[in-house]
Amino acid sequence: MRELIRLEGVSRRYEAAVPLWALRECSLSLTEGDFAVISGPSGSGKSTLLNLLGLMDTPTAGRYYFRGEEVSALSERRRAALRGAEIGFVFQSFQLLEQRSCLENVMLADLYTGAHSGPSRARAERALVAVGLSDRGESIPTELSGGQRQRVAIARALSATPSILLCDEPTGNLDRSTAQSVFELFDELNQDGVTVLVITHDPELLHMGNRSFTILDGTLRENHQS
Ligand SMILES: Nc1ncnc2c1ncn2[C@@H]1O[C@H](COP(=O)(O)OP(=O)(O)OP(=O)(O)O)[C@@H](O)[C@H]1O
Repeated sequence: MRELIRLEGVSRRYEAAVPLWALRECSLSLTEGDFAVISGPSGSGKSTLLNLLGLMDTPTAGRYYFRGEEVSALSERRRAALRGAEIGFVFQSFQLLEQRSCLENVMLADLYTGAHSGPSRARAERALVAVGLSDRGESIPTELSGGQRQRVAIARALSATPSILLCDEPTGNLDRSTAQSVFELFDELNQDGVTVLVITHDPELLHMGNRSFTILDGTLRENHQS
């Protein structure tokens, strides 16, 4: 399997009233097919890391390679193009359009990826099948449970056939058993070849991936089974 993501000594400093190093010399190598779970407490740098990996932000220091290409200093325009082609995002708050059907939400994936045209209806239907919601395409999100809404959001992210799904606290609004079922869906998708990276404040979900990391005070460490 090929390396998909490599961070080398990546740091991010925010120039706020009190300047702060939100990430400190983070290194990370993810291979296609990995399912990585990164856990850390509030304020530890999780969203900062995800924004960098998702090409929404650039490091203050260090290098980011995506499929071997250095992307740390790309223009905003080139980052947006790469983001649209390669990365699927899943958020805590689902970010579905409440007035549109689930199928339309999936077909409107381009609103988030910046791609020029959304997936075809057939591809959107396949994405709903992949998340176990083939019979809910015509429902609107408010008719669904929280777990089902997150499945629609996952289908939307998948429909653009990204190289990696980046998930920011995807179970933060769900109860424990629903959270578990969403992680089981990530596991199934991963078995089908999707590379997944999830950040969570919940250390109990760390064991769900094949790679697990802890972030504390901006410092990222891989957890190795003893
Ligand atoms: N735009 C910003 N300007 C200044 N400081 C920021 C900015 N964004 C985040 N920070 C600070 O950087 C640190 C890391 O924030 P980050 O949002 O990455 O943490 P997190 O682990 O995602 O937290 P949470 O679990 O609460 O969402 C925090 O101390 C935060 O206050």
